[in-house]
Amino acid sequence: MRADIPKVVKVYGDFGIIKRPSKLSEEEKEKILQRLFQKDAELFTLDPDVKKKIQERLDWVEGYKYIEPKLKELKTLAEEIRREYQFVLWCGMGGSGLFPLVISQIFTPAEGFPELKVLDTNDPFHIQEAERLPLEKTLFVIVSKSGTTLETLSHFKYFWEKVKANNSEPGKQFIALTDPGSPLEGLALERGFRKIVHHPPYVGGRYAALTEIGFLASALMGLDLAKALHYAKEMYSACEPGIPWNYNLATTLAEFITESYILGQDKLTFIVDPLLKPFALWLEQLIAESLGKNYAGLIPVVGESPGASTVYSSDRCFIYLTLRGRERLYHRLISDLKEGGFRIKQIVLEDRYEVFGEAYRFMLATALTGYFIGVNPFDEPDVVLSKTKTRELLEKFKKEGDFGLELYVDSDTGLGFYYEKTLSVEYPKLSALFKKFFSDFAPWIYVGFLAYLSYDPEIEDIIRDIRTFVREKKNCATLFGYGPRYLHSTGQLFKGGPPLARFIIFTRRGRIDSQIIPEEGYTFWDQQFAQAYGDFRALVEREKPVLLIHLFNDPKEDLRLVFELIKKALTF
Ligand SMILES: O=P(O)(O)OC[C@H]1O[C@](O)(CO)[C@@H](O)[C@@H]1O
Repeated sequence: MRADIPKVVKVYGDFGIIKRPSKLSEEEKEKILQRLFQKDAELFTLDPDVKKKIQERLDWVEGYKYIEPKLKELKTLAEEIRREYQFVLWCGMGGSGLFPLVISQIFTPAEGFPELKVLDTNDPFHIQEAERLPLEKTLFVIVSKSGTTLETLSHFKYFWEKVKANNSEPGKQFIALTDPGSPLEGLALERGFRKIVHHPPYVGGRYAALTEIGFLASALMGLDLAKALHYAKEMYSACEPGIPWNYNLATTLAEFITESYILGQDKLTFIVDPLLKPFALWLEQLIAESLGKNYAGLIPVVGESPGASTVYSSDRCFIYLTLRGRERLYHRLISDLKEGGFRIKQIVLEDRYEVFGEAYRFMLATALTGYFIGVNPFDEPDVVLSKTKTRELLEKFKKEGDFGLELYVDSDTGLGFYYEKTLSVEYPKLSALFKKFFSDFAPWIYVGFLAYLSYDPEIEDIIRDIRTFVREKKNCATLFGYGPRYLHSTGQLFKGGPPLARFIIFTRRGRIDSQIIPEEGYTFWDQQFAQAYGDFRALVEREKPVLLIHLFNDPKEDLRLVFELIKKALTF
């Protein structure tokens, strides 16, 4: 058996069975949509345990109806906050942070409202940046549905101590957004948080854009909630079961994605207007975490530089997201792709506020696609693997003071690196490893570049250049994610999705000794490194070729060295 073919494929209930929408009758299709709108978990499985879990994840189907009656209260809270604070630091990972990130990046706060900053990383540089905010003028929103997420609780512990140093009632500066009865709610009650806002318990994190997750963030920025709601409502009406399948915005999208997948076009490639770029990050999580599992699924490709049709293989299909008035931005490119025979779905947003509508359409389309391709779109069974490995590494670190990892140092470049059995070479040299990494390479393999580095456009540019080069040479799809952000997004797909994938993880030197997380006894850098190495171990366990590269010096300079090595490996 080849190493990249799974030995055991878990099939439960009726998952694993692919249904083709184009082969179903109109009545059958209408019934499917009706059942989804009736929150019928049996649509997805007959297994009673799984059915119960899915039942507890379907309230998002109601769309705008959940949040509408709560808007007044959110506005009152936002009015109160704006009188006291200049900044809001929103701490939350994955589904608890990505839609607020979209909001904070595509809108500016209304006059007199605080600036919303989303902290979804433990990178020491960004922790330092957050510490530099005028803390007495900063409100902390601690967001975690489960109330147990490591990074979010670490943010809480760290900033609680900082605030406490100058405020005898630190709780006044904290709001929790979490499930009723979660450990975070307990903590918030104990510490006297200013407010506890409940996450709807029957909505999963990545399906929560139209709940308090999206609307509290928007209220705090003073955005036009009525307009956001209007677009969410319009989309609901355009997706209801009464709308015929071929005119229905959600079902046509689901059919496009499903049919592409059945045709072998599993690399769902997003070409996105730069003004909507952050929205693609939210979509990436929705699709990857919902549909990348059971060794199958869709692979969302976000952030590649758009190229001519000749650089893409036949495993691609495209979604072009654009804004009214700017449709012609990639016009030539899109025509070229169409002429090249690629399937493309163009989606034009009337206004940036339409992300509230599109979020709903994509949630429905993702759930329906899950039904058609035979995966459970509401769980994330493989995310836990890295979490367990990280926890073990952090325990080891606390006891022994190191992670038990001995890096090699490349004699040509001075870069640190590490590899294991899924990628073996005779002499530990990076040039040899890159040759090996790109050998036996088919275009339908994808490469994931996973950077445990600070968010930095220059870093993204260098990695984008590397991605373009690799794509040109190998015709393959390339993905990019910052760690730990991707662990709560594409990380599910990387461990649980289609096996044909290879990864390069980047870490860097950068511990800041003063950034000790209270009660934990290690710094944010240690946590970040443990997550990188933990995910490396998880990928090895899932038999994925993976290389860890440690940047000792300036990360940008070191990444350029990596690019040179990759060029050599792929050119000669
Ligand atoms: O809201 P929580 O419970 O902190 O979880 C954050 C994110 O972590 C994940 O569970 C993945 O680790 C996502 O599915 C989720 O959105």
